[in-house]
This record gives sequence, C-alpha cells and structure tokens, in this order.
Amino acid sequence: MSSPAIRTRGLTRTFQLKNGPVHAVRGIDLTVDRGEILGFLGPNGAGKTTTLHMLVTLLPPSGGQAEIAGHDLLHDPVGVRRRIGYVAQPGGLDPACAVREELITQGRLHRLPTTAARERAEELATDLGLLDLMDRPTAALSGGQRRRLEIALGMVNRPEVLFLDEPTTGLDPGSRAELWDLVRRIRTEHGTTVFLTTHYLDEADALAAALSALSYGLAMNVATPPEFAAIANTAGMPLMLLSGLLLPMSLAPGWLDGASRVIPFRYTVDAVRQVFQGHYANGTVAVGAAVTLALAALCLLGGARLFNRARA
Ligand SMILES: Nc1ncnc2c1ncn2[C@@H]1O[C@H](COP(=O)(O)OP(=O)(O)OP(=O)(O)O)[C@@H](O)[C@H]1O
Repeated sequence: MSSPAIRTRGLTRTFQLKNGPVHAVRGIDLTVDRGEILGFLGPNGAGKTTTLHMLVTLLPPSGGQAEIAGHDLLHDPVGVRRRIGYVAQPGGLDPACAVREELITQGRLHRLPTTAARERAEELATDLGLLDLMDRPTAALSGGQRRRLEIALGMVNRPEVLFLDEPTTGLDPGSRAELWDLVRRIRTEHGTTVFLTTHYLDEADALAAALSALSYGLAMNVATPPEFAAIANTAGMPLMLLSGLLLPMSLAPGWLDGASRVIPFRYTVDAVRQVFQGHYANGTVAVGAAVTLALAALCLLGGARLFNRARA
C-alpha cells in the first residue's frame, strides 16, 4: 500500500522572541490520503501558515516529524520540494511579465529545457483557462485570473501534492466558485492531493472531503461521524454552543474529560452538518446556523485538547 500524501507526527513550531516563546504550532498529527483535498481551517493566528511553511520546507520545525509524498521532511527536503507545488498568498507575480513568460520561466526554474517549458506552459494554459490571456501582463489580470495563473505556476512540475494558502481570499463570489471548480478538476483529472488553508468553513465544505481545524496551534483530525455524534449528543453541549461560549473549559470539566477520548479526530463537514441537523430535528436549523455551530464546536474541541494537554 502506498504511503499517505502527507503524514505528520507531533509537528511543532515555536518562535523565540525577546519577550518569550510563541507556540505557533503545538504538535500536529495529520494524515492526508493520496488524491484527497484537505481543508485546513482556522481563524487568524491559529497557525495555518506556519504549518504550511513547515510542510513546504520553508520553515524548519522545532519538533516532530513529517513525510510528504513518501519523503521525509527533515532528511530529504529536496525530495519533498520536487514533489510539491506551493501557491502562496497572492502577491508574487511580476506585474510587467506576460502570463506566457511567467509560465515558461517557472518551467525553466524547474529545469525543463526551453521547448519543454513552452509546451508545458501551453498545456497548463489550456487546462486552467488561461489561453486567451497568454500575452497579457500580469498587472492587467483580474484577481481571479491572477489566482488561476498562480495555481498554474504551482502545477508546472506536476506535483503530487499541491499546497494552497488561502486561495480565494479577496475574490468575489463568482471568482471563488470558479476557483473551487478548478481545484476540484485538479484533483479529479490529475489525481493531485490538495492541502488548502482557509478561514472559510463554506470553502472547506465545498471542496474538501476531509477537514482539519486548527485552534491555538493544535490540529484536530480523524473523527468518524459516530464519534462526532457522540460528542454532539453530550448533554449540555448544544446549550454551550448556543450561548456562544467558545472555550468553556472551566465550565464543563466533565464534558472535556469525555472529549479527550475521541481526539484526535477527522470528519467530513457533511457529517458535522448531519449531526447538528439531526440533533435539532424538525429542520428549523438552517444550514448557515449548522455551520456556525460546527465552527463553535471546533473551537470547543480545540480548547478541550489544550485543556487535556495542560493537565497531562
Ligand atoms: N516569524 C514569526 N515570529 C514570531 N511569531 C510568529 C511568526 N510567524 C507567526 N508567528 C505567530 O504564530 C502564530 C500563528 O501564526 P500564523 O501566521 O501561522 O497563523 P495563521 O493561522 O496563518 O493566521 P492568518 O489566518 O492570519 O494568516 C501567531 O500568533 C503569529 O503571531
């Protein structure tokens, strides 16, 4: 059986500042299967970008291990880099450079001979809907077109794993939907594993079969729907969610004890939605409310793990 696309164990990053350490990522255990889209969800400052930077070899971890496409992050970073594509947050394009030139230059950076780099540029442009824009300077592209080009640049080396950092931030709803289609096509047509960070639960919901939520530098993954249902059906939890108490560690120590048995977990957003819709039978809870509740649950569980670690 082939190894997972991404596997991390206890991945940690601490920044040492003059006034003390910042524990940006506190020991993440993640497994992402090949060909899967993983939505890595969390609010500002949760540690998403730090995690991503470690996984794409830009930032050395302070502790833990990771394997990407079967290559060890610490011992074989070059092997990792050859097999991944990385699309950073927007802003890296040369405004004066035409789309074709950007694509060819990227191919050359990946050591493709000139002819192969040109062919690859045409191929990607066809695939990602950039053909009509090839002679346009990147400064003259719309936000959505620019994003598509950035993703094409990340695909030049035919990566096994594509990392996208907040791919739709700043896009209008139409461009977001187009980009989601593109990401789905990349997965189905190329079999690429996609790891994307996002602030938006609807984005993770639309794209990802698996979702990992980050809270205070701790990731939670691997929850089967029954496990999640067991948590959600715990007496008192709906009230806590509705009251908007995101981290009621001190208020519900009994519940937190229970939570420690099912963490780490992974689940699909659909499962979360079903759990909450089932819980509030008679259909009075709209999907939007279910999503909000799910997000609150993630925060609660992040707090639970933090709490249990602190006690360990
Ligand atoms: N170079 C650094 N030095 C010190 N602290 C840092 C550094 N980079 C990130 N941090 C801190 O680590 C934590 C996680 O930051 P990170 O950028 O990974 O979060 P994020 O989830 O990507 O946030 P956002 O959604 O705002 O991009 C934050 O508290 C941040 O201030």
